[in-house]
Order: sequence, then C-alpha cells, then structure tokens
Amino acid sequence: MTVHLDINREPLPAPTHTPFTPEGLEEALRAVGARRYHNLHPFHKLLHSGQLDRDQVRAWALNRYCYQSAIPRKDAALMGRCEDRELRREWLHRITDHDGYGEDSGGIERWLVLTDGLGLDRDYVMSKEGALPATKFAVEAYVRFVAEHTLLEAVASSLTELFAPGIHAERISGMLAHYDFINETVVAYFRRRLDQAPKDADFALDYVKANARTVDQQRAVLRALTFKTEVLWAQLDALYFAYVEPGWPAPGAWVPGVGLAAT
Ligand SMILES: O=C(O)c1cc(C(=O)O)c2c(n1)C(=O)C(=O)c1cc(C(=O)O)[nH]c1-2
Repeated sequence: MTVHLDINREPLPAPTHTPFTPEGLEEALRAVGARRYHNLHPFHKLLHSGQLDRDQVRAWALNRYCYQSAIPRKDAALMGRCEDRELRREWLHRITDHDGYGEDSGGIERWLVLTDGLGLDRDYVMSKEGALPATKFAVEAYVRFVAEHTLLEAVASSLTELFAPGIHAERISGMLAHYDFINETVVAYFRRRLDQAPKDADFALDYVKANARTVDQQRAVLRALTFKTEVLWAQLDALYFAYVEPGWPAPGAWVPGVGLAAT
C-alpha cells in the first residue's frame, strides 16, 4: 500500500486575549482545513489514485449516502431555529440543492446515480442498512450539533465546504482516470458541487467573519469547524478499518455481494 498519513500536528492558531481581525479569523479557519480536512485521509488518497477495487468504492458510496441524505435535515434544523429572515433566504436553497426542486432532481438523486453506476441496489442504499455504525453516529452527530449549538456555530460547521472544491476536482479527475466503472454520468454529483459549494462557503465565511467578533465567539467557530472535520474524518477511519485494513466490517454492515442491483 503506497499511502501515508502525513499530518502537521503543530498547535493551530487560536485567539488568546484579543480577538482576531476578520482576516485573521479567516486565516485561522483555513489553517484548520489545511491540517484537518479529510482530503488528507489515506482512504481518500487510495480512492482518488485508483488503488481501491470496485467493492471498496461501493462501500464508500453507500456509506457516503448517509451523509448526503442527512444534509437537508441538517439545514432544515438550522433554519428551524433561525429568526433572521435574511439568513433563511440565503440558506433555503441548500435544501433544494440536495432534495431537488422543479426540473432539478437534486444532489441526493445524483448521488443515487453514482451508486446505480456502481451496481448497487437503490432500495438497499436508501435503507442505510449496510452503513457502518461509525458512519451513522458521525452523521447524526452533525445533525444534532447544528440543532443544539448557537446559530453562529451551526453556520461555522458548514465551513468545511471551503475546502470541498479541491477534493471534488481531484476526485473527478482521479476516478475518471483510474476506474473503468466510473464515467461522466457517475461523477455528475461532484461536477455540480463545483459550482454550488463555493457560493455556499463564501456566504458562510462572510457571515462568520461578520458575527464572530469576541474571543469566545471566535474560539467557538474554530471548535465548530474542527468538530466538523472530525465528523468527516471518523467516517473515513471507519471505512479504512472495515474495507482496507484489517478489513473488519461491523456486524450487519455491507459486505461484497450484498445489496447489488438485479442485472
Ligand atoms: O465530497 C466531499 O468531500 C464533501 C465534503 C463536504 C464537507 O466538507 O462537508 C460536503 C460535500 N462533499 C458535499 O457534497 C455537500 O453537499 C456538503 C454539504 C455540506 C455541509 O456541511 O453543509 N458539506 C458538504
């Protein structure tokens, strides 16, 4: 196996007695991504460099379905507690981006096109029956975090999206180049996110920079972003353990041969 865990473990910048300027806060938030985003995880390196087999890619896609399908619930939880009409107006489209609206079938449907392309049965994927325990726990922790923390922290927890376009671009080119079972139809989900994610992330970043003014608020938003990187990282640790090394899927979790579409 030719992947390494190459991580800078130096302490991250945090405000001490005086708050960061908005630009300083942005820098500190970006430093969290540079050190902790899941593009650094060995499972992603294997995925993007063509070192997984089709069953391992299936395991990734069916677990990631849990995350995708929870995003609109997470965004509805945020909106459900938001008194600020302007913020709700800005946030609303995140739900329809995933659930679809009118002619657009939405991101969850595009994710299911991906799992179709991998030969998985839709009902099985949507049942989440084969998802790993850690996937389910991590995803639900994100939904709960957004429902229970301050609105500012809830917005900040979405800021991993600042770093998503890089990983989506890497995934599109890497998967198309390396896997004969991946084609343009299957990667349509990621192509669409290349447009959607930067707009969402820019708005959330401006909101956080404008509203996290005190040391406590700034610490809280940095913690929220860190928490979110952990939600993402934990899912890949679980995938690696179950489907790469040592290769121990939990009881009830998907194993090769299960949940395939009838041909
Ligand atoms: O493929 C990825 O690595 C990745 C990461 C993230 C993220 O950083 O949370 C999101 C997505 N994809 C994504 O597709 C998506 O719709 C999304 C929404 C959110 C969010 O927190 O609101 N993150 C992400």
